Parts: sequence; structure tokens; C-alpha cells
Amino acid sequence: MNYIKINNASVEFPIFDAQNRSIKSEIMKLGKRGIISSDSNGKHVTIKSLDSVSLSLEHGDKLGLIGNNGAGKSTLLKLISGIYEPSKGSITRKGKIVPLLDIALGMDDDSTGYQNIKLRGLLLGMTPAEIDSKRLEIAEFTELEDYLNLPIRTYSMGMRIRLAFAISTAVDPDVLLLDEVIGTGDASFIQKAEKRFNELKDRAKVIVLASHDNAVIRRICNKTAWLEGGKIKMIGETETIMREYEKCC
Ligand SMILES: Nc1ncnc2c1ncn2[C@@H]1O[C@H](COP(=O)(O)OP(=O)(O)OP(=O)(O)O)[C@@H](O)[C@H]1O
Repeated sequence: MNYIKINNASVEFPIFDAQNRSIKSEIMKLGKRGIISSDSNGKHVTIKSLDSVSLSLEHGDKLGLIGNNGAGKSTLLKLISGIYEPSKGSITRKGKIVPLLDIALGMDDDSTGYQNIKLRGLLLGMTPAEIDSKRLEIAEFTELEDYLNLPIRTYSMGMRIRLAFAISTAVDPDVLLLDEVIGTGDASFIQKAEKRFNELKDRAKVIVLASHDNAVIRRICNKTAWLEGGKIKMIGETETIMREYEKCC
């Protein structure tokens, strides 16, 4: 069964103030990399973040996305998640897709920790019954105790990250999308977070992970796609692609 099937998809963004001088000079530079196009009078300029990408993901696929800054990795994750729809081509999505692209997204400052467990849980596609059954376990993982009854505007950054991470990793995804998530917090939390993250990734049927950390890609992914200028330059078994990538980048 294909969870994700992308057929010749492009994602484009119109640049409305392309006549502005400083933006224009930046656009000229990007144009040389082939991702900018404009009409004949230069008024309607578009950035092509993804260009004719085809890809299918099945049960067991753990796909790494690699490539330089601006290659299109985040755009591809957002296309898979449904944040973007293709301007050309098509995508079909099946199963529960959980994007962990911004772990603090959907948190409300004036709500308590417990209320945020519910809010973000719903946003990530959990049912109210599922949230209730996981509430205690999420609370315990955060170690925030009585703080969970206070509005999260009273939390430190580290406390917010603990809460957001605990909620995000309590879901049961079919397709898990990750954009360089872990790495913040104190040392003991990072250890705990890694263990929980490993459990989450084992529950997911498909993973797509964008990273600049080659060791992380090797550890997690069995397939890798190398993106360049919005196109898939190479895709295949991780070690084969990484060797080619490391030769030139
Ligand atoms: N909302 C947007 N509006 C206009 N251009 C965008 C937008 N989002 C991305 N782009 C452009 O699309 C291209 C791909 O960006 P993307 O963020 O997908 O790259 P990336 O591979 O994730 O880069 P990085 O490794 O730096 O995070 C870049 O040229 C970027 O400037």
C-alpha cells in the first residue's frame, strides 16, 4: 500500500514585490540557480521550490532528505503534510500523517499545560478519548508537576519544549514527518527525549526526515533522496546516496 504518491509535482510561490530593487537583485542571483521564472516584462516572478518531483512511499520506508540550504527539503515535507498543495502535478495521501516540523506549533500561552495537552493533541489528530488515555503519561514525561496547572506563559523555554515534545511524541502516526527536531533542552532531557523519539519512530509505518546531519540520516533512514534546486537529483539506498553526496558536498 502506498501511503504517499507524488506524481510530477511542483510547488511555486509568487513574489508580489519583485519590482523592489533589493529584492530584484536577490532574485537575479537565484535565477542563475534556475529556480526563478518570470514573465517577459519581469513583473510576475515565481520561485519554484519544488520542480516536477515524483516519489512514492510504502510501509517500511524511512526516507532521508538531504541537500544544501534552499534545496527544497522543507517544502517537500510541507507538501507531504498537506500544508502545501502542488501548483502542478498531484499527490495522494493515505493514513494519519503527523508533521513534527515545528514542535511548539498550536500551543496557547494563556492556557495551562493540561489544556495545551488537549489543544495540541487535537491538532495532531488525536481523538478526545485518546488524549484522555494518554494525559497522565504525557504529564509524567514532562516532569512539570504542578506547573501543568499554570498558563504556559509562566514557563521557561526549556519547560515549553518538554511539554511540546511530550505531546507531539504521544501520537500514533502512519506517516511521521520530521525536520531536524531534537537537540534542545538540558542533557538529561535530551537522553529521555531520544528514547521516546525512538519509540515513536518504531510505531510509524513511514518516516520522512530532513536533516543536515549525515550521521542522523544514516542512523534512521533506509532510503535517501538528495535534493538540488527543487529537484530530486538522486534517490536510493541511504549508503549509496550518502557516498555520492559526500564526494561533492
Ligand atoms: N514561503 C515561501 N515563499 C517564497 N519562497 C520560498 C518559500 N518557502 C521556501 N521558499 C524558497 O524555496 C526554496 C526551497 O526552500 P526550502 O525551505 O524547502 O529549502 P530547504 O532545503 O529546506 O533549506 P534549508 O536546508 O536551508 O532548511 C528556497 O529557494 C526558498 O527560498
